[in-house]
Amino acid sequence: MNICIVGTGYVGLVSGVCFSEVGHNVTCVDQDDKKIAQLIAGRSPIYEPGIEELLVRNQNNERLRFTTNLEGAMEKADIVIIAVGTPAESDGSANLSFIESVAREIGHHLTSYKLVVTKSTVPVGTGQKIKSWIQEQCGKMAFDVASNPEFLREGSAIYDTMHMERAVLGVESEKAKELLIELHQPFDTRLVITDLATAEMSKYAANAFLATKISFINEVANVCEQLDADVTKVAEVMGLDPRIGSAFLGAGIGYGGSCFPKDTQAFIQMGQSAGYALKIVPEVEKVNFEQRKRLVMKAKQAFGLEGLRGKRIAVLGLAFKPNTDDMRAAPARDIIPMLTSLGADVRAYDPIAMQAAISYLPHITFASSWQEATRDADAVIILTDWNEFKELNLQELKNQLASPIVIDGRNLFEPQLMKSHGFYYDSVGRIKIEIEGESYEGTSYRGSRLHRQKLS
Ligand SMILES: NC(=O)C1=CN([C@@H]2O[C@H](COP(=O)(O)OP(=O)(O)OC[C@H]3O[C@@H](n4cnc5c(N)ncnc54)[C@H](O)[C@@H]3O)[C@@H](O)[C@H]2O)C=CC1
Ligand SMILES: O=C(O)[C@H]1O[C@H](OP(=O)(O)OP(=O)(O)OC[C@H]2O[C@@H](n3ccc(=O)[nH]c3=O)[C@H](O)[C@@H]2O)[C@H](O)[C@@H](O)[C@@H]1O
Repeated sequence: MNICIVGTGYVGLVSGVCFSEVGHNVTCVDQDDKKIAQLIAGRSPIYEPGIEELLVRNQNNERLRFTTNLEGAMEKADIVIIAVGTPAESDGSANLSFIESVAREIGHHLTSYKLVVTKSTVPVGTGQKIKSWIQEQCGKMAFDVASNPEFLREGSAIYDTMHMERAVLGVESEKAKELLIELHQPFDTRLVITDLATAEMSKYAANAFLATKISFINEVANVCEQLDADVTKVAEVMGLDPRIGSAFLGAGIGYGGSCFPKDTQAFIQMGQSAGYALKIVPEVEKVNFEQRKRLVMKAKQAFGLEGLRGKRIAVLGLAFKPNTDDMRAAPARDIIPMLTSLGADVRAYDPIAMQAAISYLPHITFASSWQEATRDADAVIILTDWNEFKELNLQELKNQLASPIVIDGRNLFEPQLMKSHGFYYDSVGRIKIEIEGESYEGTSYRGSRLHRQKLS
């Protein structure tokens, strides 16, 4: 099939390389000429494991092309896919201006039948709006619209697309249905065929439910901390029940990223304008933000009465999750300013996201390795569960630090292991490891260099 994809962000680009990999002819269009030049040169503007290999291979075999010229790209296409951004407005609703301008451009260039498919996450009713925006430009020219929301995750986007668990085909005509079935045929996946509104709603419902699972387990974690229970074991037990499932029961500092925060907000707005005020999802958001604050409190608590003023804090991890350089709504962007506002001197390291982080976090120091970040630090705070951090040599880490304090927002280490290495270790929803003989007035460890000397 001949496919034109408009927008080469995560969704457009990953769809482009994967659709061409399975044999379709794909032309990706973006208005950003620098991005297109970079892609033509075989370099991916996003960090995503495996993407450049597919990018180069499919450009070489001429199944994948990049251009800024929508009109030319549409000419031979059977399907035109819209994959531009739908960022949040200040009230949380989805901004549809990119969608509208692409729809109008498509309408303007329509010279033969096309199926126009929306992959961007859009509120229910947008498919109908897209139809009228196209119609206003193209008059009587025949076309169909369809909704085909995207479920890939950043960091495993190629795998998720090549092994998609399901595809939702929201259609209004037999022809649209047949074309979308043909598009998905090489993926051998389960197809759910619906109307437009149901397909659009399914995307928000899925993201809101996953966000709910995360906030739910975070609340369980907070109660576990009060009662000396271990949330990771609780999650294991819960997850073994197939009605619950083990995924997305990882307690921590709450979800971030380009989608959960914006899609939960848009879902709330959508409910409100449809006349139903959602009750669970607004609480999910509140719990999510509280989790960031709780981690900062843990860091503060570690220093007791001394507080964080003047403390040198090493932050390990900036991206909202591992295997991406995406800093959109990353927890680090909430947590680091809280730390600096309490007087902490932050030195941060991330294996991949540092370049992307600089503009969001201008007042901190960036280190080129975890060793440089932690050298002589008064405490380490872990914000992203990169493998590099899971595999840290704990003895080396301890030797680096001025005081052996680890505040772990991602539960990377076993508390007992940390105890055996002599760390003060506070994670999420698990027993807190304190250093014997250092407790006073509710404070467990004073992280001053003086105290370290006393310990050793
Ligand atoms: N990032 C993700 O992992 C996922 C995103 N989504 C949804 O997919 C949509 C796209 O998200 P991202 O790929 O992250 O977007 P993005 O914002 O990273 O990229 C959008 C791209 O569209 C281009 N663009 C904007 N207007 C254009 C126009 N008129 N003509 C040509 N190109 C234009 C921009 O230059 C940019 O390169 C959003 O609705 C998002 O919610 C859905 C699932 C996963
Ligand atoms: O609509 C989207 O854009 C995408 O949003 C998420 O994908 P993504 O944001 O890439 O990443 P996730 O793996 O879902 O993680 C989101 C956040 O939740 C956090 N998380 C995840 C799982 C968990 O158990 N605990 C937890 O705190 C992660 O650290 C991260 O900050 C969904 O998983 C995708 O299905 C969806 O397509």
